[in-house]
Amino acid sequence: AALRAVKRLHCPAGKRDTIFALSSGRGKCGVAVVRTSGPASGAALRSLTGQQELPRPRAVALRRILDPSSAETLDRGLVIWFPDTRYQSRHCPPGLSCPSATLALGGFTGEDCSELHVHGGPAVVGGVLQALGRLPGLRPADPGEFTKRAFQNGKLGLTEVEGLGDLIHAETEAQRRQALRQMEGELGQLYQRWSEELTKARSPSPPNPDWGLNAHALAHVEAFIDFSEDDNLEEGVLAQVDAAVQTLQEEVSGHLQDGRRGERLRGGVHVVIAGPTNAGKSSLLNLLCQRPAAIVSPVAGTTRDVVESALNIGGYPVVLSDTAGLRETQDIVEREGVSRARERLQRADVVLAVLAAVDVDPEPGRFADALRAVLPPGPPAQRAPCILVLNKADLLEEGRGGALLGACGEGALPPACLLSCKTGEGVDSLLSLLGTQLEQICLGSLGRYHGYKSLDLVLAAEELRLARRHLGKITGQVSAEEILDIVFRDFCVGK
Ligand SMILES: Nc1nc2c(ncn2[C@@H]2O[C@H](COP(=O)(O)OP(=O)(O)OP(=O)(O)O)[C@@H](O)[C@H]2O)c(=O)[nH]1
Ligand SMILES: [K+]
Ligand SMILES: [Mg+2]
Repeated sequence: AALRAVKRLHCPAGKRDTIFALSSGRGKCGVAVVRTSGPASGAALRSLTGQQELPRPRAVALRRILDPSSAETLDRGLVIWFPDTRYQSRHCPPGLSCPSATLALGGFTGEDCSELHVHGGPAVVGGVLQALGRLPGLRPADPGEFTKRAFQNGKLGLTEVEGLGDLIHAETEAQRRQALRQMEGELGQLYQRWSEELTKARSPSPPNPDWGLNAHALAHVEAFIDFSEDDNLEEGVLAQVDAAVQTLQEEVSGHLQDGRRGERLRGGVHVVIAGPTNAGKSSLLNLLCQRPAAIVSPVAGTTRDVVESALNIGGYPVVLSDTAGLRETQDIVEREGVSRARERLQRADVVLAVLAAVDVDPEPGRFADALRAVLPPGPPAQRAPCILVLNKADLLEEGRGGALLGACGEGALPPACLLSCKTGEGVDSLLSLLGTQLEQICLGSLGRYHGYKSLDLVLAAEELRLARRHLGKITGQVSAEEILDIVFRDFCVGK
């Protein structure tokens, strides 16, 4: 780590450093593969082979591999050179045959890459890695960094990255087939098409009457907002958009229902548990992930940091976060915890708002107040969907639970359920509510489009934009660093 830090210091900002790692498994094996990626890959290959001339691109060459600092032979092995063909001229002087421009760019990462296939003994591998580490501009790769670069250079979409991760972890044939399909971009292309149908260019001029039925719903609606008062809009445009959204909605819905839920992004949906102190938030986390991930105690303000757990809920990969109880406090550590909790709430895809049922006043006004304190700020249309969890139901008097749920139903509040983390009662209904919410995350936006359209076109356009953003997170079009980090976190070094 220290070496890495030092190397980073020497690497000017904006200029890519070159990474290297053992890409095959650790331990003794017949052949080990060491990869490099980045602008110094060619120089590294020259140094380690002791030859000025690089091998022919993408062809396997047998070379002596040596330690450039001592000129000592480390092994004889196979080397492969994958130049980044965007900068062909750098590697191929005029007159020499270069790979055609139609070849995929560079190696797996889209940069200059090299591979060294050496004998898999620890001394050989260790010697090669150390030799690489001593070269200027090279540093050991972080976990998943090769794949991350491939993604950043447009060689892989996010669904393909996920497919690759799945392929590496695949243990069954079904998993392997599925991973390969995903890697080939099947899912990514589908999401991309939906996304394009939802939006595309924001039209700066009056809409073209030739636009077909499926052409870009969002642009249509925005054009309607901008131009309808000038009477420039063709009759029936909105009806066309309605039909397009309806078709899309049916298609997305069908996709979610065809038993392919397991294909969802590994990174998962962010479900955030929030509520006042001592409501039982940490108890709920532990109940759902079936292990004591977070500390539970009767002391209010026990949880300060965000506690995360990755789990599968109804086939959906979920990242569940427990957060500090929301309250005003003088304790600076707890105050930091509360601010982290609020930040998490802002980024949540679904919020589980936990209240202790015994503390809740069923009088609708009070109820809504208690709930508001738990919800992220902002207008409902932009807020993550929420489930109200009335915990500690075991402490309620007979009949009080039903009254509470009734009060929720009347107050146009989010869906609610009674739960006891102590007895486990109610967890099934919570899970089924949560499953429905997960399914609705994208569909919901399309559905709300229909709801708003009759009232307010601006809100309707906003819903289309939200639907597009949800899709964009999956196809990698919208930058979503937190999703990236989770996807790449599961990769180990050398991938
Ligand atoms: N009777 C009963 N007690 C519960 C239930 N759930 C949690 N508790 C208790 O309530 C207390 C607080 O639980 P926690 O899970 O620590 O609550 P929290 O919301 O995480 O609290 P903070 O992290 O301090 O905000 C503990 O003593 C739990 O044992 C429940 O369903 N029934
Ligand atoms: K507590
Ligand atoms: Mg807690």
